[in-house]
Amino acid sequence: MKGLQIQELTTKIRNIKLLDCVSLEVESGTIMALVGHNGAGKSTLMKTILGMLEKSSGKIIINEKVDQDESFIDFKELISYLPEEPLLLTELTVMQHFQLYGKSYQIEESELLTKVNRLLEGFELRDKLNEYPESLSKGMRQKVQTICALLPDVPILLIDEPFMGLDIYAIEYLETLIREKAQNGTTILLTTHQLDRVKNMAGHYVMLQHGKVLNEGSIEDFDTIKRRSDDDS
Ligand SMILES: Nc1ncnc2c1ncn2[C@@H]1O[C@H](COP(=O)(O)OP(=O)(O)OP(=O)(O)O)[C@@H](O)[C@H]1O
Repeated sequence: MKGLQIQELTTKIRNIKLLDCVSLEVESGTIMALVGHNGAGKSTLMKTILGMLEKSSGKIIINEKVDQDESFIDFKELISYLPEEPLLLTELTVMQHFQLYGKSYQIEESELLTKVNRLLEGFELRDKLNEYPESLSKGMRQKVQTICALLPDVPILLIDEPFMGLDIYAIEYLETLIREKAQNGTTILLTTHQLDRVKNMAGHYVMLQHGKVLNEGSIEDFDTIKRRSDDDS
């Protein structure tokens, strides 16, 4: 089954096309790497899927049935998002952030606690539970945001630059968690500038350039394609 289908998606801001007829499909329970130079349109694609940016045309469909146009609330509930920069609220403690996510995604209290405990341990954040974001380091804030995104068990996980600001232990732990999510059936789209890091995780890649799909394929073929396009330029 297709976990995520993007069909001829165009997104414009002030009449400039940031995404130009982008189509891609991600098989359910697999990881797709979205690559491309700075400004290629990777974050714009994620924000359009989330509805943070309005599309001008095209279709976005989850699990071959939930269409963004038809039932936006139902559609949104199926997606969890890890942004490139943490978006934490200054007035909430670390634990309160987790509780907020728990409420938004209707995670049962005891299940939430089990998940939080495991992730706090793995990300070495146990002693920060009652801290506010301002007293955390940048990497710690990123870890909190990462935990928030991993708490819901939803069909789609969008991750914008997963390893930014994380230490090597956290990176390796997050790799394991992302793989685990996919094994449990979550469809994952992640942007990265570190393709080597995701080679053992992602099955396929899509490369964007100037808001269009430049090429796509199996991740093993990526080096060959990149070498060929480098030679051509
Ligand atoms: N709110 C906005 N208003 C106008 N232009 C925007 C806006 N957001 C993004 N853009 C433009 O859209 C293009 C794509 O940006 P986007 O952030 O999607 O790139 P990206 O591939 O995620 O890049 P990076 O690798 O640097 O994160 C860029 O040219 C950028 O200047």
